[in-house]
Amino acid sequence: MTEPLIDVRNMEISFAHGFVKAVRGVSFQLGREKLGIVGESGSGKSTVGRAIMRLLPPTAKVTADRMTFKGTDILAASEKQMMDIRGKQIGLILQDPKYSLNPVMRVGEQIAETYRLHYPKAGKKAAEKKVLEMLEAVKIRDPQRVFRLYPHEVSGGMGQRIMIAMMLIAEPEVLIADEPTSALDVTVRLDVLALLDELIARRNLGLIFISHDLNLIRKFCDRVLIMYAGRVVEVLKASELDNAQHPYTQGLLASLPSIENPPARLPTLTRDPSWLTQPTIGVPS
Ligand SMILES: Nc1ncnc2c1ncn2[C@@H]1O[C@H](COP(=O)(O)OP(=O)(O)OP(=O)(O)O)[C@@H](O)[C@H]1O
Repeated sequence: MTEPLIDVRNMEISFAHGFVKAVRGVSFQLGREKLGIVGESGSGKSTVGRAIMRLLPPTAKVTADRMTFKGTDILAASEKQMMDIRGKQIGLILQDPKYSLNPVMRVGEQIAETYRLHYPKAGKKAAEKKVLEMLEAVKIRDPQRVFRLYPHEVSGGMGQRIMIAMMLIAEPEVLIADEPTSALDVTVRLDVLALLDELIARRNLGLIFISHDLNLIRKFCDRVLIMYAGRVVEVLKASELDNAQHPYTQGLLASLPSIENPPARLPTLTRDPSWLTQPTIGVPS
């Protein structure tokens, strides 16, 4: 088997002053595929994504038997190595571009600055040309005009395309998208997802897609990790979700609203303490 892009084994994360561990015994490998991480609020999805980028605050204590990006030990890497991995090799797309873009800098200049950070030898003109190409690649009409806009002048959907352009311009091999479309309207959301899908396939990237929306993950991803209380309780192909074994996964599926057969009442999920200790379903032992 070829080396995975990301290999995580037995990751544990706790925060100073936290009562319980935020992440417990999480293991997974990412290849050139779309891997969804789904779970309710507080289940630890975002914490896993940030730990891989080593972006957690100093109050977080992260341990793992193995945590590598293309063989590089993320926990042992120097800050200089991490600066190279972050952005250039692993891109992070967050929910709301408003908080990720600098409000007082034109969007084109921000993307160009990102490019030159990763490719310091690139001249100003070459960087601008690359930005315009990238804006076109994310299907922004009239890239010349958009280049000169400030973040407050762009809509949510356009902002997310700009973020995608900014993350892809350094040509990373992995993208971590944390609720990338949650702030968007349904139709814009579908457009942005279709765009992401196309870019990931064309560039043969690995994607970690973090979301609480099982319906979305099911349509968009190849494989799904189901997280509950800091643990991965089940791993399965998205196409096999209907055959999920874990009662939590089954509960999540049963609570999805259906237009065809709307239930009189949505079921409530009964949680079993044994879920906190059982081995992950779907992982060959
Ligand atoms: N900086 C922090 N300091 C202390 N505790 C934290 C911090 N960040 C996360 N946590 C805790 O870690 C646990 C997991 O949080 P995390 O944000 O990863 O969950 P999540 O599944 O991504 O939820 P959401 O969908 O709401 O973002 C929670 O109990 C949370 O309170």
